Amino acid sequence: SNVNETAAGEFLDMYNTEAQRVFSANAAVSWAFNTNITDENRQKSIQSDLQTDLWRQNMSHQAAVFNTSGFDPDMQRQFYKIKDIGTAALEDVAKLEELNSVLAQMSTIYSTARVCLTKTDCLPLDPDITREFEKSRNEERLRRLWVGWRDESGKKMRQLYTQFVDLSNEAVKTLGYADTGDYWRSKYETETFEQDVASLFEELKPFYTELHAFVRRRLKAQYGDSVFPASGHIPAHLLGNMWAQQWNSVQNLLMPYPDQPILDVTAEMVKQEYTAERIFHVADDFFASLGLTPMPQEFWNGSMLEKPQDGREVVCHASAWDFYNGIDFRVKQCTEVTMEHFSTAHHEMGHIEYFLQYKHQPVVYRGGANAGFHEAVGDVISLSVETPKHLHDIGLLPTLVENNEADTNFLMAMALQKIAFLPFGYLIDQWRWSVFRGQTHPSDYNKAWWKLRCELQGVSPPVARTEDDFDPGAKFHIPNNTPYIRYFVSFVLQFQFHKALCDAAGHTGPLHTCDIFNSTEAGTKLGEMLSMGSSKVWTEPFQALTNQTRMSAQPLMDYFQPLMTFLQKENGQDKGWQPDCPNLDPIS
Ligand SMILES: CC(=O)N[C@@H](CC(=O)O)C(=O)NC[C@H](CC1(C(=O)N[C@@H](Cc2ccc(O)cc2)C(=O)O)CCCC1)C(=O)O
Ligand SMILES: [Zn+2]
Repeated sequence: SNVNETAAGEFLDMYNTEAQRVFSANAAVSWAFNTNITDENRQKSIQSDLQTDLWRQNMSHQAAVFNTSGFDPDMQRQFYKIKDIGTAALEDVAKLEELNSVLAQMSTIYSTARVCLTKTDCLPLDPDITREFEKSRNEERLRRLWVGWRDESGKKMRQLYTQFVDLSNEAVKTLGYADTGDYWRSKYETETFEQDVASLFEELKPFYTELHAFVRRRLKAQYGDSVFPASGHIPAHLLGNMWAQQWNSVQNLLMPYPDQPILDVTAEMVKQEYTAERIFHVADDFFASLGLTPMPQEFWNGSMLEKPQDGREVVCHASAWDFYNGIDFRVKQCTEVTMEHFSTAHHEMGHIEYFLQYKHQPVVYRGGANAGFHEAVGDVISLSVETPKHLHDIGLLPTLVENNEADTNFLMAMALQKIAFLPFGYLIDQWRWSVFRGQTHPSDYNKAWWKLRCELQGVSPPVARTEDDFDPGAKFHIPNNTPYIRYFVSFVLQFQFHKALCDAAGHTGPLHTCDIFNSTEAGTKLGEMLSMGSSKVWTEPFQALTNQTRMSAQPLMDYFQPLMTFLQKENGQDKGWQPDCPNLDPIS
């Protein structure tokens, strides 16, 4: 009835006005805590999150009064999203406060953890331990840092995480979800989502197996066979990254043709005295070249682009913030002058560009078409930026060599970032979904974690692990409760987007040489998709850009095909690993 619809329209107007006020106030308090970790700021953040959750509960109850069955589809979608409040649905206020407190405590443990190699020499993860993992080739020192980081982070959160799981599951069950994983997957609005990602992973496994075999052989040459278990696993502390999730930091050991120019432009950036600010301006120039929205002045005024040197404890893990007021959009990054941070800056700016493109939407639609879209925007731009041609054009690659060997080296560098990541991107939420649905009990947390790490990723712990440890907690997204399958989805989607944008830009030739810089045709198509936010089911904006209706690994596999041919020839049958973790002596 139109009376009901008129009242509903007024309710939505009120919701939008109020939501911008409540969410921007909460973002400001959360930003203050993340950029200055103190007890006082943590308490303020817990209270602000609690008040925001209670406000969302109240709005959900008011929305539930309306019978939306006769409303137009868009109004129905807005009401659905207003009522879809997740853990904020926990009716018991004391439990809701406990949930927010447990999350804030885990986040603090993770972000303030330090590893003391001597009494006086205690290193934080960023930048010190991360830099050691990138640079050191000392197996024993890497092993000590690997164990020490897990002792200071994950090991201290096991009980808190168990509390979080119970409270989160109790909350989402009041909304009718089976468990927290069921709720998280519902955001993809795809009945077959869990099977879809499983079959994508199966399709991509052979590619990963070939890369794993090549890397293992080269690392054995570097560290000696004795460090490697007979089971075929690669010890996780040797891959240049605390979680062995991407291997581009050890690429100098892994280039198929070592006499070609190095593609890691870190040294050139340092030589040219790059600053954090300049890194972000170079990224901004790319988005502007597509005709997309440049970073507003508020971005430059409000962002934290470097780790503070005033002794403050901050959450150094990079992030992009929408303040939901249409004005404030910020990045917080403890930027170092490295190629990895150059890539991260583009990733974070991709989030900001998405925020800018959909800032006119109703608040409930200010999100990615699905979370994988949000993770893919910046990475799609990086696929153009990181081509040797583009790096040469912006003066970071003095000598541009274009021949088959240089091409193979380039594809290897990209594979160490993109192919290496796939099992890791997939397994984090395989573990979490199994915990949420009760298949993995607290007494088996670490056993289940390493089962996945050994079987799917082919990496093994450098020392024996037990249930005194809680290694999932040593990875940011577990204590910070950020879903992770979004990154696996993004690493597939970004190649579908790249192919569509390269077609729009009129690119001819292999996909891996495409650079969409200055293409306003590509920028217009990307902008049209981004400006829709989450106003439609993701398949609609997806089809508008790619003319496809499903996720497909084909563009990713086409992009890397020349490298796969090279690896298959190199590896022959010398590839693969036994699913079970190797037996290790307890920590010596
Ligand atoms: C307020 C808030 O939290 N906002 C969200 C964004 C939003 O939801 O709007 C946000 O900023 N999340 C932080 C997170 C940071 C990073 C990350 O965690 N990356 C994954 C996996 C990966 C690695 C390489 C890569 O190229 C792409 C992904 C990891 O490092 O394991 C660290 C460096 C890169 C991205 C991010 O930006 O996604
Ligand atoms: Zn991201």
